[in-house]
Amino acid sequence: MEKDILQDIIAQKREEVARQQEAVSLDQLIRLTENLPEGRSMKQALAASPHGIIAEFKRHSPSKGWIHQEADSAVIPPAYEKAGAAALSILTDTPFFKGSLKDIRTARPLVQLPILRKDFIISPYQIYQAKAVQADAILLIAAALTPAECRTLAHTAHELHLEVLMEIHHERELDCLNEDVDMVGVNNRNLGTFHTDPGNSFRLASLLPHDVLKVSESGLSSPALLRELRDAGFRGFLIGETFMRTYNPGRALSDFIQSLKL
Ligand SMILES: O=P(O)(O)OC[C@@H](O)[C@@H](O)c1c[nH]c2ccccc12
Repeated sequence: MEKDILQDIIAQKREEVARQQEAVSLDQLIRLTENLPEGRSMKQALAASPHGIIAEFKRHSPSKGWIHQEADSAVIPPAYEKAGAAALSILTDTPFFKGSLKDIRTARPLVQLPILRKDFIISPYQIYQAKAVQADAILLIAAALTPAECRTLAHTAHELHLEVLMEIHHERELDCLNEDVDMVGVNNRNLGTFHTDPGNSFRLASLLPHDVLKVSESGLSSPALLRELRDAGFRGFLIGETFMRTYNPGRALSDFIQSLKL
């Protein structure tokens, strides 16, 4: 039987959040989020962008191992911004992706673009953490949550003025969409098996609600494919490895945007 990596990650995440909450209580964390600025709209940034690329900061992944071991969060996010990214995604999971909240804390004062906290969110505690480092949006992964959890977590995010990108991989997860979801992401990668197929975005495109901003995620390496996805209705494109596996991710993004010939 195939090993389900997502279930492993979520089991560890529950322990991690419990440990963090022992060190800093929810009440203490809430106090840290008071009087912070409201944040930027990722949805508007994507809608206004000619290409809609969300450039991701990602050092490592469970499927690929190290992608960019020495990646510096003080260098790459500003380089992405300079290259013309529409928004940024920063992976904060440590055990599997070798990122941390510190990467957002480091990048935040150096960029103007909206930042997505990319992690495996299972608790409101993690949404307050995202706010405390001044992220602008969070990812919720439908495959890891019940529809009721999707609802509560998305609601908490909106209370903190954070936008919600709801990630689905399969049509059975459409019941996780609710009125607090700002953007829906179709993950081309199955997080159970890591099999990646951009065909998944085309397959699900027509099943998504018309009025929600659509993002295609993972395995996007060709400008031609991005143009086809745009024709299918997608307005956001979450791209990590294509840029991060190069020596100069900012340059790689800039070349990619050039070759889109918009
Ligand atoms: O590096 P890629 O193939 O361009 O993929 C980026 C992003 O979509 C991927 O990192 C991702 C999408 N959903 C996730 C959920 C958790 C961790 C990672 C992800």
